[in-house]
Amino acid sequence: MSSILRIALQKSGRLSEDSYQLFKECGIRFDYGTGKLKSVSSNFPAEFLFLRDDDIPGYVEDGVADLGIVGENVAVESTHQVETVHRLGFSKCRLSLAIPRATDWNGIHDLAGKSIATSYPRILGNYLQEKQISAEIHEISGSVEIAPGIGLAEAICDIVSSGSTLLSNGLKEVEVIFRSEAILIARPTLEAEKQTLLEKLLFRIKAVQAAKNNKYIVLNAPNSALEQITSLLPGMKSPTVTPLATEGWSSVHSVITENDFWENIEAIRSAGAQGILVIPIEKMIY
Ligand SMILES: Nc1ncnc2c1ncn2[C@@H]1O[C@H](COP(=O)(O)OP(=O)(O)OP(=O)(O)O)[C@@H](O)[C@H]1O
Ligand SMILES: O=P(O)(O)OC[C@H]1O[C@H](OP(=O)(O)OP(=O)(O)O)[C@H](O)[C@@H]1O
Ligand SMILES: [Mg+2]
Repeated sequence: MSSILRIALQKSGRLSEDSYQLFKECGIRFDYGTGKLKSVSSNFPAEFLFLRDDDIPGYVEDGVADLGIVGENVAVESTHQVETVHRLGFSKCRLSLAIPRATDWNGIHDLAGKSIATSYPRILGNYLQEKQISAEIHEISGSVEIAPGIGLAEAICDIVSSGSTLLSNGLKEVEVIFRSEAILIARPTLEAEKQTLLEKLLFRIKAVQAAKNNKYIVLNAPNSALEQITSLLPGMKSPTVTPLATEGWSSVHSVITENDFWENIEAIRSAGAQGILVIPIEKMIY
C-alpha cells in the first residue's frame, strides 16, 4: 500500500480555522466541521484527525499521527519527543505572568514565596528556576484568570493575546515568559515515503506563506528614475521593465515584501513613480 500522511489538527479552538484554511490554500481538500473525527483528503495522500490540542504531541510521538499542528506553548510544555518542522505564523500569543491590578510590582522577585496558578507548570517551572525564584506552582487546566479572585493563587501564568481576559478579571500583565505561534510538528523518524510527502506539503506551505508576505507591484516611471526605482525593487530575480507608449516612460513590474512595504512605497514615489498598483499574490514559488 502506498503511504498516506496522518495529520492531527485541533478539532475546535483557536488553531482550527487557520489550520483548515492553510490546507485549503495548499490545495488539499478534506471535510471538516461535519462531526466526523477523521477525514481522508480527496486529492492528496493525507488523512486528518480532529483532536484536543493537548493530545496532539503524544499522538505524534506514538505514531498514531505523523504530523500535527499545535501552539508552540503546547509542544514545549509537553514531555513528548516531537520535531518542529515549520513555524506557521498564526495563533500568535504569549505566556505571561499576571497579578491583581492593585498589587504593586517591583520585578520578578516579588513572586518569591508566592503561589502561581497555571496550565503550563513546566515552562513556568523552568523560567522560575532560571531566575532562581522559589514559588509554589498551582496547576489548573483552564479558567486560570479566575484564580487570584477566588483566593486560589496570588498570581497566574497564562496565555495572553489582546489582554482583554486579564482586564476583565482585574489582572495586569507583568512579565512575558514565552512567545508562541502555531507550529507543524512531526515524528522525528518518518519513513522515507512519508518524508517525501512531508516535503511536498512543506513546498506548498512555503509557497502560500511567501505569497502572503509579498505583493506584486506595477508602476510607471520616467526613464531618468529607472535606475533608482529598480534598485528599490529587487523582485524575485530582478524587476521587469518594459517601455510605455509614452516616450521617455517605462512600466516596472516587481515583487515587494510586506515588512517594509510603506517605507518602500514612499521611497519609490519620491523617486518619481506614478500609477502604482499593488496586487495580492496567490502563490509564490522561488
Ligand atoms: N487568545 C489567543 N490568541 C491567539 N492564540 C491563542 C489564544 N489563546 C490560545 N492561543 C493559541 O492557540 C492554542 C489553542 O488554544 P485553545 O484556547 O483553542 O486551546 P484549548 O482550549 O486547550 O483547546 P482544546 O479544546 O483543543 O484542548 C493555544 O495553545 C495557543 O497556542
Ligand atoms: O488576551 P486575550 O485576547 O483575552 O486572550 C487570552 C485568552 O484566550 C485563551 O482562552 P480562550 O478564549 O481560547 O478560551 P479557553 O480558555 O476556553 O481556551 C487563553 O486561555 C486566555 O484565557
Ligand atoms: Mg487544550
